[in-house]
Parts: sequence; structure tokens; C-alpha cells
Amino acid sequence: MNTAFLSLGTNMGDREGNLREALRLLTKTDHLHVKKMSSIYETAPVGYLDQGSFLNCVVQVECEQSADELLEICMQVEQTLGRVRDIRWGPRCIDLDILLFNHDNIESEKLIIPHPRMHERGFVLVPLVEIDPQGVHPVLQRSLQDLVKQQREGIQLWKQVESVEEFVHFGN
Ligand SMILES: Nc1ncnc2c1ncn2[C@@H]1O[C@H](COP(=O)(O)OP(=O)(O)OP(=O)(O)O)[C@@H](O)[C@H]1O
Ligand SMILES: Nc1nc2c(c(=O)[nH]1)N=C(CO)CN2
Repeated sequence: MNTAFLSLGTNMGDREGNLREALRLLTKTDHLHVKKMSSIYETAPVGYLDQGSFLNCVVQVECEQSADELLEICMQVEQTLGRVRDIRWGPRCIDLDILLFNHDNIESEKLIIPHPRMHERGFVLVPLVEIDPQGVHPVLQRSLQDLVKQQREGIQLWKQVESVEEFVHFGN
């Protein structure tokens, strides 16, 4: 069994509905269990600034799939929600990134884990540290608590979430 952390982000259309739908699809996936979900944060755009604010969250999953298979699942969810690749770092109805996969360090053509920009992104670190407060970045060998310092600017708590099931099925 593998443990992975996924980041979800959206800044187009019904942002909360996009998160709910993406998580509904993930929770329906065989041999994959969403163990924890962070709160949802509203975050200022990073990279390409001329776009609306994002909703971001992080989930912890346990799965039998390999990292490559998990990437396929994430891309399938993005496609189902109708993501169109356009501007780099630009607006998107849903983006799913694999942040961590066990403590593995993977560098292939299509997959880099830990996610190469996670340690400098408040919109990733704030929700991640919420559900993995004792976590350590396996390559930098620095605690997530340490990395998140000075990365909280532009990150606002938007909705507290009790559990992924409640969020997906009852709209929390
Ligand atoms: N850890 C990872 N998680 C998800 N995709 C990854 C990862 N590492 C590499 N990739 C590759 O990145 C490609 C492009 O991803 P995407 O278009 O979502 O990038 P982005 O979200 O715009 O930017 P960023 O990578 O900075 O978040 C994917 O097709 C995938 O092959
Ligand atoms: N606040 C925020 N900014 C972003 C995000 C995101 O999810 N949240 N995703 C990006 C591309 O991965 C680029 N910029």
C-alpha cells in the first residue's frame, strides 16, 4: 500500500463544485482510499498573476497503484472535468498534482516527485501541513512546518472540512 499527498486547485467556474466533483471521482476509484482532506483555502494566484483567486486543498490517499498509475488517475479526473491546457500556470477548472508518494524521489520524463515547486508554494504547504503536521520533505530533509514559514501570505482559510465524505456527499 502506498501513501500519497495530492494538491487540488481551481479558479474557474463553480470552484467549490469542481473540488467536490474531482474528489467524488477520486473517492470512487478502486484500490484507492482518500484518508484525509485539508480545509479549503482561498489563495492569491502564483506564477501568472492576471487571473482570479484559487481554491486549494490537499488530500492524503492510500492506494495500491504506482505513482505513474496515480498520475494517470489525476489526468483522467482533470479530463473528465473538462480541463483545457492553455496558458502555463493560467486559469484552470481543476488541477491535480502529486506532491509526495511515500518517501520516494522520482524523476522521469512525465513525473517528478516530490513535486518540484511544492516547497515554495504557500497554497500547497499550508493545507499540506494542516493534515501532515509532522511531515518532512524527503529530498530537502526539512520539516513541512519549517518550509511553510513565510509562505502564509495570500492564503486565507475559506472552508473548514470535517471529512472528505461529508464534503463530497453533503456539501458540508
Ligand atoms: N508531481 C507531479 N504531479 C503532477 N504532474 C506532474 C508531476 N511531475 C511532473 N508532472 C507533469 O507535469 C505535466 C503538466 O502538468 P500541469 O499542466 O498540471 O502543470 P501546471 O499545473 O500548469 O504547473 P505546475 O507543475 O507548476 O503545477 C503533467 O502532464 C505531468 O506529466
Ligand atoms: N494560488 C494558486 N496559484 C497557482 C495554482 C494554484 O493551484 N493556486 N496553480 C498553478 C499551476 O499549477 C499556478 N498558480
